[in-house]
Amino acid sequence: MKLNIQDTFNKELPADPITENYVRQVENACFSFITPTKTANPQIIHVSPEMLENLGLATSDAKTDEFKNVFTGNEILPDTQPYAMCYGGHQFGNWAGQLGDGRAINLTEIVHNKQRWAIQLKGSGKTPYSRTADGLAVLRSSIREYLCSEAMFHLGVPTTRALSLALSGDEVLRDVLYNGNPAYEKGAIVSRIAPSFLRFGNYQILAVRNDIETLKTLVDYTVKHFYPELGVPSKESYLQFFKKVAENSLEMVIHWQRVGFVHGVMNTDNMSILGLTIDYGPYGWLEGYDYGWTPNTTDSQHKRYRYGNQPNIVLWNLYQLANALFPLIEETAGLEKILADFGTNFESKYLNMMCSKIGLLTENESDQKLIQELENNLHLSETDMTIFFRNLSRFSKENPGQGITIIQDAFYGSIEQLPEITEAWNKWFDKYSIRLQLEKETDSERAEKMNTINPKYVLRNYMAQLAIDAADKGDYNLIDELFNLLKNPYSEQKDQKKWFAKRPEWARNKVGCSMLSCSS
Ligand SMILES: Nc1ncnc2c1ncn2[C@@H]1O[C@H](COP(=O)(O)OP(=O)(O)OP(=O)(O)O)[C@@H](O)[C@H]1O
Repeated sequence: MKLNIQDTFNKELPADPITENYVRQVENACFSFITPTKTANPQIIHVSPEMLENLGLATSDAKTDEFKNVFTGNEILPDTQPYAMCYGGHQFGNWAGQLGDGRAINLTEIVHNKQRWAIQLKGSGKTPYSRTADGLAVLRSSIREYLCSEAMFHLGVPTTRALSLALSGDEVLRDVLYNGNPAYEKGAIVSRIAPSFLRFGNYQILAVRNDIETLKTLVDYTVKHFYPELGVPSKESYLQFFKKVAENSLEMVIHWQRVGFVHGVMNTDNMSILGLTIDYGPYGWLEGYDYGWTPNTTDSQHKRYRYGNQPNIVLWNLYQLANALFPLIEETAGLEKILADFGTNFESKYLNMMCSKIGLLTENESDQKLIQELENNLHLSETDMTIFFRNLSRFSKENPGQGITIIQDAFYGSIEQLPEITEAWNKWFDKYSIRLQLEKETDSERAEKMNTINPKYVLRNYMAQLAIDAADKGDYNLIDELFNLLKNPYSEQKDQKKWFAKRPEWARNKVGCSMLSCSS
């Protein structure tokens, strides 16, 4: 196995001088060197062929013992020095102090085809940042991260990726969701990959500690490697850096809203500095279109991270990053302008995105109202987001009266006895049909475009749970089936009809299928 190793993070940034592994506050440093904990009986259960290729590895490499050992933390690649990053964060709106990679260990960085990739193991043992926890991950949460991060990539959403999913062979004690009692579960390790795993919290912790020198070093490092177009360090380039991060984060959340992804824990330690979706914990996919929905039981009271609030939270998190970068910029006007622009840019990008979901390619002043009325209707009764938008592509602008029949499959309950809902939909379809007359595309041309924006297959919460239940019994076929299905989320896959269906009723209130907690 040959990887083109080119470490920068642990070579160019200040390291924690202590190398023993015990929990501590780590100051004046960006990371601590740490060796992953060896596991009892590692076993690779799935590998992403696309990520193998991105790293310059062959399929045959993935079958070697070296691969298994390296990507489960049992063997260290020559000339590398694994490390855990130091970061802090606002959790549910409150400053939580030092957090850091408590169960993630960065192995190394590689460059292949001019692309830099950092390789990280999640669940490979305690680090100085583990606080009171065990540094481990269980199979169920690892399957969820592995499948969803690759699925998001194929949906066109900026995201961290995953290379492999492995069992550690160790048992991990968890306060299990199923019955509330602690129980042993199978331990697992995901190797995940991104150009960088830097988060807002990496900068925040340095600013809070008033360690401006290290903060500057870290920002300079980030710009040099990930935003090189911004040029040499200056107050202006730092401001431009913040602008880029704001733009990338906006882009990311617009995609989330487009596909119906609800992150669940948008704390500032889960906000990537590159605008990538990071930390697939208690995330979920919208089934019924509902601004108020969150999958995270830990957040069920305030619903801070509900679907409809995700864009506001990205902005809130950007305010925290602006505070952290302020000591390097020392003037508020520029930062405030970028934050204000986020709001305006969001409005227009969101409208564009929603218009493209319903096949409107030109702009018209009536569009905002049309979209608003559509969203109101979607909230009238439980309406499956994925099925609704996918089926809408079958709408004919000459036949508005058929609209309701086309979207029928998306309703969870019957609306036959609810004439006011039928009427609201009929009215909307009439307006939609009139609006479509202004577009030059034929029905089939519009359908083709809509089907590249509205996915047919997403990782519904119950689908991941079925794969988890089977894997728990040692059957990994469903992981493979879903992994392959979700590689082509926009294509019709004739033999996969069963995955284009509403959530089955048994899954409505089943733990894991609709609700998850942070502590997985
Ligand atoms: N089992 C664990 N052992 C040690 N630290 C943990 C564990 N679970 C979570 N943490 C730490 O708690 C903090 C917040 O947890 P969160 O659930 O957001 O992260 P995570 O899922 O572990 O990781 P990541 O954000 O890297 O995907 C992080 O600092 C994380 O490293």
